[in-house]
Amino acid sequence: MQFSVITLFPELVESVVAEGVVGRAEKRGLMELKCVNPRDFTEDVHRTVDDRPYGGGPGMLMRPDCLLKTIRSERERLGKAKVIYLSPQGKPLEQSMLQALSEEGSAILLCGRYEGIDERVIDLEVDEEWSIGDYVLSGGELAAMVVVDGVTRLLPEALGHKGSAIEDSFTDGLLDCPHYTRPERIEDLDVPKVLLSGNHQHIEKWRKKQALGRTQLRRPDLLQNTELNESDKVLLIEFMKEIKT
Ligand SMILES: Nc1nonc1C(=O)NCC1CCCCC1
Repeated sequence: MQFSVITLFPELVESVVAEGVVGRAEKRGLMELKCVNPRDFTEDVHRTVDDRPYGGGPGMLMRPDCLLKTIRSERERLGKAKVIYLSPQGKPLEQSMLQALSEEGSAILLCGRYEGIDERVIDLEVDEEWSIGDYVLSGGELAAMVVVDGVTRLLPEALGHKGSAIEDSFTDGLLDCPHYTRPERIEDLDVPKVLLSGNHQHIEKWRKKQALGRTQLRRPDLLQNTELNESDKVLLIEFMKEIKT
């Protein structure tokens, strides 16, 4: 997977590959991250990347000329890469979008700063606009790092245990079940006995029931989009009865 991140703050974005799963994936060549600074595509002596908005208004905008040059340079380098602009005006990010991008092989992530970018850049060169949530950050870099992290962990061999990414929350449209590790008892709280039973069928059933119940209680909206099979419906009914007792 090849990422090109267009940003005025390359060091900020490069920190995402400093540690952990993403860092190891980059070191193992599963993923490549290149940050490109639009300032390197300016032609004036002051290397100007921003300017005042037409029509007045607060703040500055990123200029279209250097952004278009940067995007086109990276399109040429990467070939058929999709250009994704991170902004609050974008499509809300979901796991399925990360999964799809992880199968694309490359992506160009465009990070805005100031009050945003000239709309003509979006008209001419942005394929998709994505949002990581309904709030405003100081720049698109953190959103781009979320995408890099979320995609990289889905790459085959990126996670130690193959099953991890597949069993994640949201992969099956549900929230994750509770997890426990040693010690067995802490502050009078015990690990659920089924997890100590060694009976993998019972453990799998308990985990699915917990995931279904949690989703119903915390994010019933997710269940609207999920077709439950008969056994899952029974598990959910059992869970809801148990919490009422
Ligand atoms: N929310 C978000 N999801 O993706 N990006 C987001 C963001 O808040 N980005 C910062 C803004 C800052 C002004 C320019 C355009 C990007």
